[in-house]
Amino acid sequence: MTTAHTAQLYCALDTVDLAQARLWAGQIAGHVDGVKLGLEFFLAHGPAGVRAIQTVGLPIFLDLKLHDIPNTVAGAVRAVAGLGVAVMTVHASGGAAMMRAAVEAAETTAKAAGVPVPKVVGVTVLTSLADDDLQQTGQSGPLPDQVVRLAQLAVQNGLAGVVSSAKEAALLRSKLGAAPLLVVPGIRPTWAEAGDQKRIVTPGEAVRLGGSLLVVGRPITEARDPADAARRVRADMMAAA
Ligand SMILES: O=C(O)c1cc(=O)[nH]c(=O)n1[C@@H]1O[C@H](COP(=O)(O)O)[C@@H](O)[C@H]1O
Repeated sequence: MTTAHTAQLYCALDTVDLAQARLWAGQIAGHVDGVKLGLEFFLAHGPAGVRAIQTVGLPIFLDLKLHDIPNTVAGAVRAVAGLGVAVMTVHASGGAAMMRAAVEAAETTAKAAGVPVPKVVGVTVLTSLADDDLQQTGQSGPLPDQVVRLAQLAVQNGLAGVVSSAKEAALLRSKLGAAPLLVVPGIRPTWAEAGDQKRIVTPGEAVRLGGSLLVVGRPITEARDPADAARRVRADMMAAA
């Protein structure tokens, strides 16, 4: 099982304000392993925005959650995989061929650009969803079964890991083994609000359950002192060692 020593902490910089994202990144730089830039930021600022945040010196997780036909996803991956980002996301529900196309595009593009190959990870069931949401969208539950089904498909088709709630992390470790990256958002320290997240877990518990990359956004970015909030999240992770 992953320990607190190897579990990483990435902060989600969810904003359209480039100056704000850069400020947060600078404030928390000594307390996190990397930062995540998502759709909100990327649609506003594109590759230039990613490069601007890279100047802070932290690894970047580019979370675009791609989900389209294989040719289109491969093209989208080719457009960004030369940026030198550490991790990228696609939706595992896009299917086997789409995931293989994403991995191949990431490898060839990064190698041609002379940058490290981004780890492509597959989103299973969003942490904002619960069992009744799955039923509404026609997916077979129970929810952990759907997470495992999509995670196995992702790993079998070359993805470096998967995204799920830490609630499913121990189950995923037992099914997938130690190698795949388990990215776990929906992290809520006891002092933070759940907001739109439904499957939430504390930082310490996420580490104990086997999460390897914890994504924490608003509990850090909306705190009065983001650096102190990041430090407290890290302390909770370390206490789980
Ligand atoms: O792929 C993700 O990062 C992701 C998947 C998921 O199932 N749930 C989820 O919350 N996320 C992302 O993780 C971050 C969580 O942010 P907070 O809820 O503010 O901590 C957001 O940027 C989400 O887009």
